[in-house]
Amino acid sequence: MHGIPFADLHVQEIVERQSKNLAREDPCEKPQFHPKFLAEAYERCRDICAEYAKTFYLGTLLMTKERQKAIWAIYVWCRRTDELVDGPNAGHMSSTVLNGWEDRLQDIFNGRPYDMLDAALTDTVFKFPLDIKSFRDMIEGMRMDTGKCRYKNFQELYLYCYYVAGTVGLMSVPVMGIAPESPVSPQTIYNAALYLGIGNQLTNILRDVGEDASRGRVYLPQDELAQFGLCDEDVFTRKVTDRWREFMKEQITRARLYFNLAEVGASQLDKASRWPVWTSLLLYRKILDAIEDNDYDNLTKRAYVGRTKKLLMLPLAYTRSLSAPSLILN
Ligand SMILES: CC(C)=CCC/C(C)=C/CC/C(C)=C/CC/C(C)=C/[C@@H]1[C@@H](COP(=O)(O)OP(=O)(O)O)[C@]1(C)CC/C=C(\C)CC/C=C(\C)CCC=C(C)C
Ligand SMILES: [Mn+2]
Repeated sequence: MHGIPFADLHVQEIVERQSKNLAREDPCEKPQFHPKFLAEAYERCRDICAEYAKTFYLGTLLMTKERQKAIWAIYVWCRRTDELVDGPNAGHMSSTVLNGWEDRLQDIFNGRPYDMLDAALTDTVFKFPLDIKSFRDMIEGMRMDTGKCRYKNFQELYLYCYYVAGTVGLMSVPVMGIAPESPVSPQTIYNAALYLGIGNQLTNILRDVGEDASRGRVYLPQDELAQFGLCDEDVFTRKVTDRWREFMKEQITRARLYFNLAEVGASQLDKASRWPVWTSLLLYRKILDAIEDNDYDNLTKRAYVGRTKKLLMLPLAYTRSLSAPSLILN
């Protein structure tokens, strides 16, 4: 078991609710939107995803039309949720704002969207068996992010990563679909999706150490920093020392472990979803290589994977996606 028991309970609950068809708490009638309005709503979601998330967007281009629209709508909701605490209006953040956002989420699931972007998500949740719990949990992660800027140990950090990123994995599975011939339990596949989210978020954190430090935030386990003779001051003074490099090597190894754990599930998804998921997995993992290429300087540099490298990854992802569901763990 590579997760932390408390966070894994969330996955268990979601899988049980899915199997009992309880994902939508209070099912109501599907709202009717004008097709032109919906088409424009999804188009706007697409533009936002293309502008703010180049890597994810590339992955969505390989999906079926219905799935890509759903992922754009989910992306936009996640981005807006994150913006509440990280965006230009973050100064106005309060528990009232987050509670209001959670009520608005309930309205989306009840077929009463507040604006056009919400309407795209409403349409999506009536098309795919999405569970409101993973959305609520992401809001919980934002609550955590506003009240906390240090993490005592990896257990605390893992829980934060579950809330803000593992949840995205859990939201994605009902859209991506599980291969009907998969011999693996849904719990294993949801866990793999959770691990992909954790791997992504750990990578995000390692890429953005310098940027987060300018906001007074250190998303690194304090006990592990201390084991390497490091502390917050080393982060804030931005000196890339050998100690820092050794510490980073360990953090990168752990992030890679989560990507490896996710691979098992990527091959159990519906055939048409394997290529896009493998693509986003391999592309995001490449950021870790880019941190190494920068000689572990993530304090003054931002690791970046260029467009050509990204495109060269597509055939490799395609080859990986051809492996049929099996119980062989590579
Ligand atoms: C079985 C199996 C392997 C299934 C596949 C499951 C799957 C597709 C998992 C993907 C998981 C994923 C993309 C997680 C995203 C994690 C992430 C980047 C979270 C970010 C959090 C906050 O971080 P921070 O504030 O430090 O970062 P910024 O500096 O602000 O960027 C988030 C920002 C939370 C919000 C998340 C998003 C906006 C990303 C949402 C992405 C999608 C919906 C696309 C998912 C899927 C595909 C396949 C392209
Ligand atoms: Mn953010």
